Amino acid sequence: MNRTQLFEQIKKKSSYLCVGLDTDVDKIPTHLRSAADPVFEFNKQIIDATIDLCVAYKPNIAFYEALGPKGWESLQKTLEYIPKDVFTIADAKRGDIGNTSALYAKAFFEHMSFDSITVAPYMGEDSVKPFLKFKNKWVILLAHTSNPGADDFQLLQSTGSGKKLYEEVILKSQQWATPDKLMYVVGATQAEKIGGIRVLAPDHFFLVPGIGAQGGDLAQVSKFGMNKQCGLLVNSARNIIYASSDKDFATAAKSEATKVRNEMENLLNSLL
Ligand SMILES: O=C(O)c1cc(=O)[nH]c(=O)n1[C@@H]1O[C@H](COP(=O)(O)O)[C@@H](O)[C@H]1O
Repeated sequence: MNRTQLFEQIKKKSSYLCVGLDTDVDKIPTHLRSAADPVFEFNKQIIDATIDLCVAYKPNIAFYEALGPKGWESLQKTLEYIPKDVFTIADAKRGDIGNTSALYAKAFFEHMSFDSITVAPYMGEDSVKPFLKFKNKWVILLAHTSNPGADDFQLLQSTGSGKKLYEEVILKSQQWATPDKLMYVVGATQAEKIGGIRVLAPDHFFLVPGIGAQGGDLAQVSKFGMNKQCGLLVNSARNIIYASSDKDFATAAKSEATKVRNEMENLLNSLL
């Protein structure tokens, strides 16, 4: 999916919600646990309940890897179940020396057909470029993350340029790819910095996790982060997929996603 198509989906659904499929087998409602593939059954019902309300799904690969070969099967089935006009993100946070990155890219873009993958930038250009070689596929580079430890390294200031490390990441990586292949992760908990980040990367999409369970504020993020093509995919996982731990989990997920989507519709109307 290209940038224009993504924006078309955002306008069509009046939503820039990405539902995080962080499916923890221990949190799946008990009535599903006897299914042949409880993880897929849970995801299927979450997707059915939220498909009209979001433009992207982001399975966090750790939740599937942790289950061994069965987890990879559930992931593959989930990916195949998601309609092709919905953007998919492999939240794998990969990145290694060039030949290894090339194989990670092959795993997520060829073996599985994700539209995008999250990549850690700290091994530099040769670790990111192999992911950028795939046509119509996206790299989502960690810039300023949502977690408390984000400050440990990302805020370190360069003695040369005076820029923070996350700012250097954003500026340098723009030499490697255009906004048609590259997005940045900016945590919703960094709302006060998102305006400054938008200045550094005016045209790029930002993947913004951290609303809901981590306490980030959707209105603030949108006010300072939106660009003329929206430029935001705002992720929420736990708040939506575990809205109920009972038989009504899909209905509860739909109701939470509807709240977020309705707020997004208002924000899109007032800001675009
Ligand atoms: O790359 C990510 O998606 C990510 C980056 C970041 O800075 N913070 C962050 O929470 N995430 C992911 O976004 C999801 C957040 O989930 P919830 O806090 O449950 O909405 C998890 O899958 C995290 O791994």
